[in-house]
Amino acid sequence: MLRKSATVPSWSACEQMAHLKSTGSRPSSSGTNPADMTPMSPPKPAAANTPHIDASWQRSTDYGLSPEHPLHLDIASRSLLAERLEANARLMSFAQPVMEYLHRQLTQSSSMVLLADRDGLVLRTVGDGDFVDRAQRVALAPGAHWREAVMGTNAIGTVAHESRTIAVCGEQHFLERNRFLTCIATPIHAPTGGMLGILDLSSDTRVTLPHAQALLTSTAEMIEHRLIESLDTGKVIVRFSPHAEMLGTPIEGIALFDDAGRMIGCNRRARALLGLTDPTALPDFTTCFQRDWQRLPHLVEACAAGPIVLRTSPPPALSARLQWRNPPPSTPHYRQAAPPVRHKTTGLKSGFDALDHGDARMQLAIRRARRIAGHNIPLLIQGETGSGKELFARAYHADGPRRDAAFVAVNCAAIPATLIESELFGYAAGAFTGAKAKGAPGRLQDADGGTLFLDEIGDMPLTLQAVLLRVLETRRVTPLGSSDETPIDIALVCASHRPLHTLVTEGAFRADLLFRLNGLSVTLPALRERADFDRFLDTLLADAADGRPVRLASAVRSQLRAYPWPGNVRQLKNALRVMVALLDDTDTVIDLKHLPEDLVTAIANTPAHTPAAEDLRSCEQRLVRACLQRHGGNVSAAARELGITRTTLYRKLRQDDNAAKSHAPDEPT
Ligand SMILES: Nc1ncnc2c1ncn2[C@@H]1O[C@H](COP(=O)(O)OP(=O)(O)OP(=O)(O)O)[C@@H](O)[C@H]1O
Repeated sequence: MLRKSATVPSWSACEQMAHLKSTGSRPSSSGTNPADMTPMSPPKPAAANTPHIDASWQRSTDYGLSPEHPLHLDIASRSLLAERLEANARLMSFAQPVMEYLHRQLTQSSSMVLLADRDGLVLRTVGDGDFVDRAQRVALAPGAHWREAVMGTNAIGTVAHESRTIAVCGEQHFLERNRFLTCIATPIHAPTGGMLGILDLSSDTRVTLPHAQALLTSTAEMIEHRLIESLDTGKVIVRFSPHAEMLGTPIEGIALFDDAGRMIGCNRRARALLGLTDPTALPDFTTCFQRDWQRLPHLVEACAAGPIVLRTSPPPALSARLQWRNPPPSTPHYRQAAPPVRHKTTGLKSGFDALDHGDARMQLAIRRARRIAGHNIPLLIQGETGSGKELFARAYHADGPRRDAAFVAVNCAAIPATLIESELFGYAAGAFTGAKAKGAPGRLQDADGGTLFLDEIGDMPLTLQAVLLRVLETRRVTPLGSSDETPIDIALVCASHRPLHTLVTEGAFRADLLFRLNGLSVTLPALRERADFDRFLDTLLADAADGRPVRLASAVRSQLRAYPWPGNVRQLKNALRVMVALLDDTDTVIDLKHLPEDLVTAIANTPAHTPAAEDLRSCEQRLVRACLQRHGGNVSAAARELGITRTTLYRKLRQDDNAAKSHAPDEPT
């Protein structure tokens, strides 16, 4: 367990140091200048230091490093980094949004937030500005290893060793070239107590970042809270706090217990509240709360009326809410991810397989989404209108363990604001004028056991965002006009074509809701960006042709490839359908004349369609042909006039099929 300790340097210690540096006086525990040291007599940091920093300098010396050591970088290969990213996908899916949030809180361009794995390998960085450029020069970037054996004393490496919050300010860095940095790092603990990763905040030593340590540790706590909440094991989850109003927030204690009442995991708040000093201790329910495990059903039931009081030894009294883990004990277990579903009669691909045509970004999105299926992690799909977000959500459901339950899609932009609440959460009898006599369940209840897809979530009114947040935290729905709470169990998938972070900045979207929704975020490529455009086009054409043997003339294909497709797949599908319809019964080739008129106009008005390079090429072809004509087809003379070799001229002619054909007799053997 992490406990604040008097020996853990605080950020204000770093601030003090920055001040001392600027005034020229340097505190030193030893009064020794590191540069004067021989390798056998370990140097000492020339700064206010702590036993941890001293011990780390000793280790750095033992590794054979010296302060003026030239920077020896240990950069992971692309495959190793990809492997580590994959292995830490869950951690990163929770860490990325809060890292961005933390960085925005700092509003300080001379800083960056980093996530490293537990060995000190940097996985992700968030930051901008000049500082990032300088930081990258000392390899504060993804793929770089910051373990002490390579980098000497540094926040990430020293936390990897000490497993506690550590600040390393300027001169406390062992290597001289890292001393422009002031860094603070904190471990991110797994629910079972071990270290999962390291969160680091680095800045220029001249910069003051108020409350940095508090911000950093609460960010780490937020990540840990989400990690434990997303665990899909256990019988009951217990949320507790000395203050009832903190229940459901990231600063509550949270613990999971298995069928026999043994603790499976808990967060650091829970450890502090329960007085667990051993970071790996997993005591049983009765030991934690002095309540008989056999009374669990009564305790859970009692929570329906509001938080109950659980006592710990020693006090304080704790307010608590106990909930059955998903799924509730009576419903069948469906967590094992099943192989992708295939269409039974035609053998056609379905689910994610049907979306994979070879584009690397799409494949990455699919791979990541597959990994979180069945793990109670919300999926956020971003991408332009018509890029296939809903199809992706359906594939996620179809390939996942909930595929036999409902997939319920709600388009938040399509429902009038006044109706969204009753549509989503349902309503009780007589809740409002015009309500059905018996009331009606909402879409969330319809999705119980299955997947709820909230499309255009960015358009949800702010007041409802607060209600949705509460539902997601408590996993209970209160229909409009009722005080009864109904437990729900849904996999949540949201989509937006507008960047939600921007909406948060504009005050149109709640930051805390974004954290909730943004378990794993994937961004689908726009059609014009897809590397698999041709293969995808053929698939869509086969679909549109519905069994007719048709193909695209190459001129049509290149027009389609060059067009930027603002409406993405939806627009392309419609265009193909029209083109197939315009074919005569005997036609099998779609030609330029079959292009829908509006598309022809749009293509003509698209600046991107006539890029300078293309203009240049056709202009060049005209010149070459005219020159060849002037010289009566004599390639050598034409090449001389154009100032190019004959070989180059032939190549240029070959680029234009017609020109190549008309001058074929001149081709050398
Ligand atoms: N990979 C694909 N294969 C076949 N059709 C696709 C594919 N991706 C998208 N489409 C089609 O494109 C159209 C738009 O897809 P979808 O509704 O999933 O996009 P969207 O991003 O959710 O759109 P919007 O932002 O407008 O809600 C649909 O007709 C869908 O069937």
